[in-house]
Amino acid sequence: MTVSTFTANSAANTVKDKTESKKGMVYNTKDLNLWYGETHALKNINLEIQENDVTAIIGPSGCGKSTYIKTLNRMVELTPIVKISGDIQYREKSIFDKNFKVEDLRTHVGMVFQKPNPFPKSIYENVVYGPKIHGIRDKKVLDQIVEKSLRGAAIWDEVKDRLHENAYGLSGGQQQRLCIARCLAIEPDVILMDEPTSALDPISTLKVEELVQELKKDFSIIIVTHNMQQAARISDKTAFFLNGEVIEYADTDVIFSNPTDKRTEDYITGRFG
Ligand SMILES: Nc1ncnc2c1ncn2[C@@H]1O[C@H](COP(=O)(O)OP(=O)(O)OP(=O)(O)O)[C@@H](O)[C@H]1O
Repeated sequence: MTVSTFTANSAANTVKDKTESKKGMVYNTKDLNLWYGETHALKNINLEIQENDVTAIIGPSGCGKSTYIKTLNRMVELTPIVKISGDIQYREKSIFDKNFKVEDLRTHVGMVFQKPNPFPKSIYENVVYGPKIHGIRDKKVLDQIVEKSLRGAAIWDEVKDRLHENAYGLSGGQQQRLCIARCLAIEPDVILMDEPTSALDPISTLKVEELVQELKKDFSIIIVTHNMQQAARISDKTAFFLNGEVIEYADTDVIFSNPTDKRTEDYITGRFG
């Protein structure tokens, strides 16, 4: 990450460089199994996630979607009863390798949760929180990060005159876009989104969906959603999970128009789930 030199110009260059160098795979999951105690929550998952794609994870409640996405940034291991076998490579390095630093992973992989979770601080302080942890103190640089991140999250115009007001005064949809801005401020490579619109009204949902389309130019996005129309609208690839297994993983058009597996067809046509 290049936060220490983050300025409007250098940020633009970083984005350009990333785009030029992005040609392959961001995550490669190999024979991944995960247990919560006796519960076998993920079974032999093999998934290759391409950079600059929006990858949707769909499937009925309890099929392992959140578990999988939380495994990608090693958040799942915060639950003490978790056991994992197999491997996940991020940019060709195993995230479970003893020399792989979780903190590094978290600076490259941002996460947006189901319920907007801004800190009880001003809008400005929410956005600069990550960069400050990375040692950025220069007020001018922080101001630039705030504007760029809020613009990137399509909320700048709505909050530019109230940056020092508490984030809790924003609407739910605005809070979620602020959380996306907070995530952008650390210049991530990947953004994980766990049902980011399920607590939002239709207009805010649409704004976040449009934003995801915009963000995929610069980032790789993995999004868990219960909403199949949403997956069809915004994703390039879709993985259908059922009972901890990946039943089908293909281009979103294929999953929704011509799935190979009967269970995928049954799910997307609403026969269960
Ligand atoms: N902390 C935990 N401890 C024990 N079991 C868990 C834990 N978290 C999830 N599970 C179990 O793991 C399985 C997968 O759960 P997960 O939350 O990943 O599913 P999901 O597809 O995201 O569901 P939903 O759509 O309802 O959010 C379920 O059987 C669930 O009960």
